[in-house]
Amino acid sequence: MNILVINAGSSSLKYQLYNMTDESVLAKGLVERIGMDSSILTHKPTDKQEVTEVSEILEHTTAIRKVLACLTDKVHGVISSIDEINAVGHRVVHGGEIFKESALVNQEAKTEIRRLFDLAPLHNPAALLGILAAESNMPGVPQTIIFDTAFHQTMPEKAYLYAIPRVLYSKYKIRRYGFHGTSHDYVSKAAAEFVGRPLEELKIITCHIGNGASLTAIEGGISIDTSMGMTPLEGLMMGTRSGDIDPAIVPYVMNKEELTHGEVNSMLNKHSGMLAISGISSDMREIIEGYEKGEPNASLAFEMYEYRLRKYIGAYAAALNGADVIVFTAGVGENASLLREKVLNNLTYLGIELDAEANKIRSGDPRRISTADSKVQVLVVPTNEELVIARDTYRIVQGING
Ligand SMILES: Nc1ncnc2c1ncn2[C@@H]1O[C@H](COP(=O)(O)OP(=O)(O)O)[C@@H](O)[C@H]1O
Ligand SMILES: CC(=O)OP(=O)(O)O
Ligand SMILES: [Mg+2]
Repeated sequence: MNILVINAGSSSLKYQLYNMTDESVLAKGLVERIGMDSSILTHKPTDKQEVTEVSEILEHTTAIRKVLACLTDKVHGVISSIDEINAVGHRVVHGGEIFKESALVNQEAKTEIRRLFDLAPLHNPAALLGILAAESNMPGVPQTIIFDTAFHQTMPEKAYLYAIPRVLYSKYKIRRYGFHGTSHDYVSKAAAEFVGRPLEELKIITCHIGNGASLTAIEGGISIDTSMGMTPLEGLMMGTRSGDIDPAIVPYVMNKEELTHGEVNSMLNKHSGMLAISGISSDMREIIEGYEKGEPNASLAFEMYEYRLRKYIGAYAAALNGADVIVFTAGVGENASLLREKVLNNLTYLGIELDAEANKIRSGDPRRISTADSKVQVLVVPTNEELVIARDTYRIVQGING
């Protein structure tokens, strides 16, 4: 069975085509700058040459049509017809309290995803566009939805409720949901396997640090707390997102600057974080470059980012009453060895001892970056959200076929 996994962003669409017989990736790729004047499609077939195509792709339906054309192309393709795609799995960031697990797409599910637009304004609208685009290009092919929030539905009330009037929860379901669940779930399981101990007896802190960034405290394989909240804005400082701020800042700035609710949302989601502090970029690579050159604003952005990440790890060590394993993952977590070094060298009070040489090794495999004597094992585990989506889709589709 071949499964196409789609992770749609507001102006991008990532895809991977899996052959589930051996979970091999037949091809993967990315469409960037959808809706802008020149869109870029990068298609990477596993056993063939990569291709890049620049054209005008105004919306997601066209993006998917182009992806399907690449997958079936005579030269760069990996299948001979669209009929060889047996199911499509979509990443959906916000599933609210409705979706506790992955599901098949139906009319009701689409209505729920739309209802949750307000709570994940950067992500859910794009996910729905991806679903509609796949439906119109591949009618009759089963589609599934896999939620970032589902893994965190195990959090206890004391972790997910905010200390605000309870009517806001009963009326609007205002609470912590948490995100990047497929990643936290995947890397915690991979970490237990790597250290050779049952997941059930481990306390793990997983740090998913990419464009969006979140930490999760996992006890016995279960999420007990996570740093993102009702929306993916809370918690750590991110590329363009503020993370935690005093909530009183919002009405204050709205009043002083005469901002609408949409404008303040955009300020905190798109124009804050490392981008705002550095004035240069939201990309950790450029921030580190600036830091190494001693550029003051980039240095401040890096130091703030590191400091806030370290404080959250400390908080989760307290939530768990100690940690056996700390895992770094996603674009920044897997690659930014300098950030890991600074964070870990300031967490020695937890009994963490960094292996400086191991920390510098670049690899696509799970690896240990703490010394043999370290009380806490620190690992770098490459995440694979797409594989989790493909596996869940396979399981669901087998269920309807069997
Ligand atoms: N070599 C590297 N060093 C430091 N940071 C990196 C490196 N490679 C990628 N990154 C960071 O990873 C981020 C993207 O992470 P990723 O997990 O792919 O995010 P997303 O899935 O949210 O798009 C980039 O913004 C960049 O800052
Ligand atoms: C939920 C979230 O922040 O996702 P991403 O990191 O892909 O932006
Ligand atoms: Mg990501």
